[in-house]
Amino acid sequence: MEAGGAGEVDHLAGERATAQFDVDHMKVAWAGSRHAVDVADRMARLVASDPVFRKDNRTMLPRKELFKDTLRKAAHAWKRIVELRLTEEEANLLRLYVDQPGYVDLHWGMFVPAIKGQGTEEQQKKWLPLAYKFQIIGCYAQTELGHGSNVQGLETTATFDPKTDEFVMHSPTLTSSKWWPGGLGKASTHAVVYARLITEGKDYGIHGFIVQLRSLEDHSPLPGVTLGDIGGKFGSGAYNSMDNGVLRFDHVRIPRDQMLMRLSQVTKEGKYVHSNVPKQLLYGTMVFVRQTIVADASKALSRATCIAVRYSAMRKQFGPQTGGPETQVLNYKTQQSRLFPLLASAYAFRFVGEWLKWLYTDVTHKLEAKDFSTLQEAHACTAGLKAVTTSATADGIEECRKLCGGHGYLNSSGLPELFATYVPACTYEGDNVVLLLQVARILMKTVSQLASGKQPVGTMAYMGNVQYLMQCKCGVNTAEDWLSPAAIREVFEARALRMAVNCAQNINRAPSQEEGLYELSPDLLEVAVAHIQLIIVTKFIEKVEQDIPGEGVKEQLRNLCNVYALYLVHKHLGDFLSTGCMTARQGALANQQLGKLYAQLRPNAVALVDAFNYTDHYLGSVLGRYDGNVYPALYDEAWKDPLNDSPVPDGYREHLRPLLKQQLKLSRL
Ligand SMILES: CCCCCCCC/C=C\CCCCCCC/C=C/C(=O)SCCNC(=O)CCNC(=O)[C@H](O)C(C)(C)COP(=O)(O)OP(=O)(O)OC[C@H]1O[C@@H](n2cnc3c(N)ncnc32)[C@H](O)[C@@H]1OP(=O)(O)O
Ligand SMILES: Cc1cc2nc3c(=O)[nH]c(=O)nc-3n(C[C@H](O)[C@H](O)[C@H](O)COP(=O)(O)OP(=O)(O)OC[C@H]3O[C@@H](n4cnc5c(N)ncnc54)[C@H](O)[C@@H]3O)c2cc1C
Repeated sequence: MEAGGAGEVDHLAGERATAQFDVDHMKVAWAGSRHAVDVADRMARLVASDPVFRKDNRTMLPRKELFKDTLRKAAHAWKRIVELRLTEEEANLLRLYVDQPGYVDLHWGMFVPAIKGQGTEEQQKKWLPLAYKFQIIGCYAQTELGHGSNVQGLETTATFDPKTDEFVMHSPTLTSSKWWPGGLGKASTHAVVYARLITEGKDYGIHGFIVQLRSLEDHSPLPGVTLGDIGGKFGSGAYNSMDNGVLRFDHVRIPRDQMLMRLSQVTKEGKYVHSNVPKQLLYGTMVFVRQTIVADASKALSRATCIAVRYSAMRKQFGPQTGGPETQVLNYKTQQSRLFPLLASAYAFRFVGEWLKWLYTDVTHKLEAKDFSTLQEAHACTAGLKAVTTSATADGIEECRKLCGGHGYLNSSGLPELFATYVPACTYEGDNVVLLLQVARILMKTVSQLASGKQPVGTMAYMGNVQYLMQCKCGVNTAEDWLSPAAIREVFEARALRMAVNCAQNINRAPSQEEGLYELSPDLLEVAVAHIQLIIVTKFIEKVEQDIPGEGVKEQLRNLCNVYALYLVHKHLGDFLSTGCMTARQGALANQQLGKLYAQLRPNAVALVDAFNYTDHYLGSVLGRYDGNVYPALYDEAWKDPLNDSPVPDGYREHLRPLLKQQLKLSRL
């Protein structure tokens, strides 16, 4: 974990000494509870101390070896989970700290939840114990070569044959090949497959089916099943540890009771029966995973900012004209204005993720009681927050790489791999643009219902305050006035509502609603982003208003919350000005206050990233080392590259020597 052993020097000790808050209590605020800190700490150390979980050579492994290494780590993790009788919470954390994407993510993250959410009690009783004991390995096979976003456009068919009481799974076209599912390529024995249900000659649309793909004896594909990996992906190491796969069916038969029948059923006579529930519950697994992706965004962004803050505190460039020591790059105002908003975003995403988990649990309880009233709210919040947090995190990781200068481009900085692993989060579980358009459609519907007096609820409740928010004027007169949570909240509410109303009015002017939605879709994206940013800011403010123990902890969180909000004001000033929510002078005051907040944050920066409590193993970065002793580590790391195995490279005799000799001969002519 942290260095600090006998004889080791903490190069960042000076930075840690300037912290104005109790780091231990901040760890609790970040993790959620003392218990959460302790369990995470135990699991992180368990992984870091186990040589099987070594990952410093990952980016140098050829794909086949990387995949085998992933299988080995997954099996070893499972062995430790069983041997140590870890709880579900502990096991999840252990897998998190192993930090290598692999089939287990999809097995636990999508296959099991799909059966839980869409399987009947009987089906759960049959399949879940097998999955829980890893007697089967499952994945989530929805996306096809031809369609991903448009789920209703999927082509795989599941045709019911009443003569044998079976479904016939078939891939009628090339574009119907399943394409992308993680774990499908090489590891899974089973999949939840989404296919068009056809019975009595009628197409009833997309439904889920449990299908066995590989033999449980020798792992070979079953008859009629074509399976493989779809090929190498962006970056070295990174998501290449995952076997994203291709799957085709040639009239493969499965028993009728392998259709997931909680939401709708097919009788043995072939009658289609739909339970009296919204058909969107079919998308429930995606809603669940989107919620977990928001929590993961804060983890990925906090890792990147931890690396960049520690490195920026030890790295020195230039000095005062008058001579004297060089300046830590963290002291440059430009470095602070690029880095501190990202640090604040990591905290913001952590707290909104915590809230989203609560919302998801609450909605799930309501659904169990057949109350579907909050389904739309759950969809809008999970889709919108997934889109906004993953886009900001992917951009933020890349910015952290640049903040680390040249060394950030080295694999040993950990940042290239973190970026390459993280960036598909903008695409999987719903392309971010497609998801934001979903949010915008819901906002447009809400605006159109305002006239009829229908009061919006949940995160859209502010829209009910339309009379006030459409004409209110920001009351800020000084930079300090921007420290008022009420002032911040009001401008974010006014901006979001005014953008939504303007857009709705423009859509109404179009020849048809559909044409309006199509023409104005770029504006709709911005409407959705403004609404989602309001949610993040509001949840951060609400968090800071809670009772938070620990000396100085609340003050630091308040500071971070203000940084997050005022940074957004600065970045999206055009929105705030064009909607008349504030004046240009008030915008300038917000920026002035932001500068002051950065200065207050500066002495606390290293301690604020220490509060994430990440081990050096989990960070996987020479630049982000806890002890800040970067240069010897960078130097040592270089010699581990296989290219340095010999002083004269392979290929010298064939390609360099003849070239050099030829040039020598030519020069003598
Ligand atoms: C170095 C190491 C570093 C490690 C870094 C660590 C970082 C890693 C982090 C995390 C790892 C996490 C692992 C994750 C693994 C990822 C695996 C990925 C899996 C997948 O991608 S699975 C496939 C996902 N696919 C999608 O998401 C498809 C997106 N498309 C859709 O969701 C839908 O089709 C649609 C919503 C876009 C459109 O649907 P449809 O055409 O049916 O509907 P509409 O007409 O638009 O809407 C109809 C109606 O339904 C409502 N609706 C839509 N969706 C939902 C929903 N989900 N829930 C509730 N309601 C919904 C919609 O609002 C409409 O309502 P109204 O009729 O208007 O009222
Ligand atoms: C690493 C990774 C892992 C994955 N894992 C799985 C898995 O386990 N299981 C699984 O089933 N799938 C998986 N997927 C597939 C993933 O869910 C889809 O790729 C994703 O939903 C996007 O769909 P698409 O590829 O069809 O993109 P497309 O929809 O083809 O997007 C292409 C472009 O078109 C735009 N676009 C599309 N529709 C619209 C619209 N209506 N309006 C405006 N613009 C639009 C998009 O914004 C994008 O710019 C994975 C993908 C990746 C990258």
